[in-house]
Amino acid sequence: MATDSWAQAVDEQEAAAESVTNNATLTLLILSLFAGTVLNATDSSSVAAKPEPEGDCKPTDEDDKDDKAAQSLLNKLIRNNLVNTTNQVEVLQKDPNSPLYSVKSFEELRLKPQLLQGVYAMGFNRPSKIQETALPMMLAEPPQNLIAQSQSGTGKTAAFVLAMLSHVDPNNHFPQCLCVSPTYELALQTGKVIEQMGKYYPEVKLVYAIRGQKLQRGTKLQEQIVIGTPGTMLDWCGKFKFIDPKKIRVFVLDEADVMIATQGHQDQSIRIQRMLPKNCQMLLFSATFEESVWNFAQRIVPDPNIIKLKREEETLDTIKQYYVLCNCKEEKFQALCNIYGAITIAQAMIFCHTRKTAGWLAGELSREGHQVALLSGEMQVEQRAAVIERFRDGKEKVLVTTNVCARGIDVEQVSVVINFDLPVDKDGNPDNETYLHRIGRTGRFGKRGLAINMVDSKMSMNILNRIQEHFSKKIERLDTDDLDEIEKIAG
Ligand SMILES: Nc1ncnc2c1ncn2[C@@H]1O[C@H](COP(=O)(O)OP(=O)(O)OP(=O)(O)O)[C@@H](O)[C@H]1O
Repeated sequence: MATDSWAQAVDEQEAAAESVTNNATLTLLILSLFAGTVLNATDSSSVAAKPEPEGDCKPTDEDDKDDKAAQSLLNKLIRNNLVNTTNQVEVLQKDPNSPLYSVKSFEELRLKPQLLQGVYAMGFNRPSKIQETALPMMLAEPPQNLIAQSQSGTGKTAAFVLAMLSHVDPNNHFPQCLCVSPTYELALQTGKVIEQMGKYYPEVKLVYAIRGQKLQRGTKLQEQIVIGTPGTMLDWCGKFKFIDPKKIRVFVLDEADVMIATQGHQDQSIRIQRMLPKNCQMLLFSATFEESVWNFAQRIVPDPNIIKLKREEETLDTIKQYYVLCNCKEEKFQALCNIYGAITIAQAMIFCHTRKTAGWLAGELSREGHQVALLSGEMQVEQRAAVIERFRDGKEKVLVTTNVCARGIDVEQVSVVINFDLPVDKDGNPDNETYLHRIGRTGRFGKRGLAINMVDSKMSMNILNRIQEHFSKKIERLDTDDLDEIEKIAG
């Protein structure tokens, strides 16, 4: 499909949405920023939705970059906890002949008692799947290098924090571990884990190498662990010499996939790495592993052991998929009301293409008496996390969201997913991966689900057909004017 016809369609949708949105008065539980007004989660006051900045559906490179870091932070804040996964671990050892150790308990690691106490105080009873293999490698003598990839929430941060805390000598008052993160916010999150895990080991101190942290020239850092962003870390090691890189024993590069999305970070990280001694342990972590990440990882970590944790496969097998034919967004809304009138929906997620449509729809639904939560791109990451937590806790029954905001969110109890707009990529082609992720279920949450797609033009019908072909799974037509028919789909 031609890009400009897609762009035109979006423009039309935007223009239509604006005229409605400007007149709408929303009374909904909403955590959003409208013209600088922050409403908190418990604020249900009436607010008039304001027009939004243009261009939310065509992210620039800059947006993409921010998104990756924001997404990563969001994942941390909503406390995804996949540590109980039974997924397969793939291990590639530097020396395939050496025995592969894996542990089933933290005791087996012979940690310092203060650290074991810290681990248990965090509520960890046993190592997560990735920790079972990664921890023995990271704690081995002599230290081994590691590249580890697993999705967010599988216990990577906890693992390398434990490795750093185990390797420092608190009697030495100089930096011994460096940990680089792509952003200040992500560095702070890791810092919090260090503080929690090191709670009973107060001799070990931590400092943040982040922009704005000004030290006097000639300062020599006394803290054993330095965590920060690559630019400042490089300056502190090289230009200002606050850190003596030759004394570093552990170098951690976290969120490698997010790191390489930011111009300059890759190069700065490599320059830091070059200053470190040969026997320094190099550890690199990433949630995803495209070729570019892999190439970067190999430049940072010589002679690595590699651990990969397979993602749980998402499948459409347990999902009933339907589409509804409509002419415009008002008709789509009416179809939605008919569905709500006919079947009981415990919790639903509704996906829209633009912020404006999402805002409009949230307003309309709330006027109908639904408890609606809205996730929208202009919200701060912390606000988004709060909305998701409330929805997960069942405080709202409907979550209306744009694509970008919802990427990577798993809400187990959601039984109905509605694509108010079908997912398309920035060229207007079907975004099959997003479609699968929105409605697919993993083996773990293998409950049956219901997905309803709203089709409002030839263009969207074409997208739907292509999605159908891609997955070789039939998407049935649903007539939302026929109550009996709707009732049947719930069975
Ligand atoms: N062995 C464990 N037992 C129980 N909980 C754990 C264990 N290891 C980590 N966790 C918890 O699971 C969550 C995810 O862990 P962690 O942050 O280390 O994962 P991650 O892979 O680094 O993901 P992210 O990059 O999103 O932080 C955290 O809340 C953490 O406290």
